Amino acid sequence: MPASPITIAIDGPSGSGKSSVSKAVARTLGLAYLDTGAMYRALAWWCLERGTDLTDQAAVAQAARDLPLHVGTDPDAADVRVDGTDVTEAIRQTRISSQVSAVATNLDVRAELRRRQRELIDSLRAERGGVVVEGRDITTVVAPDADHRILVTASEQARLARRAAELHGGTAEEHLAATHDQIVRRDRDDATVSAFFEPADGVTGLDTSDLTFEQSVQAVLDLVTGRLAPQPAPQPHTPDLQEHR
Ligand SMILES: Nc1ncnc2c1ncn2[C@@H]1O[C@H](COP(=O)(O)OP(=O)(O)OP(=O)(O)O)[C@@H](O)[C@H]1O
Ligand SMILES: Nc1ccn([C@H]2C[C@H](O)[C@@H](COP(=O)(O)O)O2)c(=O)n1
Repeated sequence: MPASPITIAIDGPSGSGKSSVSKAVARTLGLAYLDTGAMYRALAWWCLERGTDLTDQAAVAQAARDLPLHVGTDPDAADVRVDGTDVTEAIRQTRISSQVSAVATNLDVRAELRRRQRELIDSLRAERGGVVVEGRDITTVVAPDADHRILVTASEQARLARRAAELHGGTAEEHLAATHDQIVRRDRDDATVSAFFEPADGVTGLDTSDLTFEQSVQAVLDLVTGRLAPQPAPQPHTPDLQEHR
């Protein structure tokens, strides 16, 4: 655990690798991990489960305020539960990925989930020494005062290829259609309420297009270790011969 609490904020477009990289960084540094996208996904899941029309802005905003949500913050067990039901896997399904933007572009929803995210960050700083928190608006709105703010990007081609590599079964055409919706269309919708293609002032951009996963993790660690590495204790001053000349 670092000597003083630390927040590492990481944003990026879909498929840039921010979730897997953030998790690995949190694991390496012994910090908590907060996946804010999972919170929007859990809300979308709950609304669909209860038959709430996702285009009914007021009803979805009320659902956000009522959402009985648990988000696991251990990078090795980041489970998500809604009212006690484990939805960790369910919120990754295509039916959620394809509809979550309707929830995430609701400004009242964003206000409520950002409030919860800030509360979580504060308690993770106090109880776990710090957190790696990732999403779309963390570096700019949720935690603009974070100790480190990084925007992880990758070319559209690289992001499409990474997502396609995760799919199993189906034809190449089906993969192309699914990845295009999850990456290009979703980013276009999500970008109407957050800016995550270009680093804001004071945010460090990291283009991972030509990096391996391990190199991406190392690049983030390199950016933060200046702050995290134990500072060498000041050495007692021993004058050398030069100083006596
Ligand atoms: N150089 C790289 N850096 C990061 N991830 C990579 C890299 N190369 C391949 N990947 C892979 O890309 C995939 C997408 O990563 P991840 O799910 O973390 O993206 P994301 O930005 O969180 O996307 P989303 O916002 O859609 O959840 C993962 O399977 C990851 O292992
Ligand atoms: N801070 C955030 C985090 C996520 N979102 C939106 C964007 C996505 O459509 C959705 C799910 O995120 P993912 O799990 O794919 O990272 O939630 C957002 O608007 N702000």
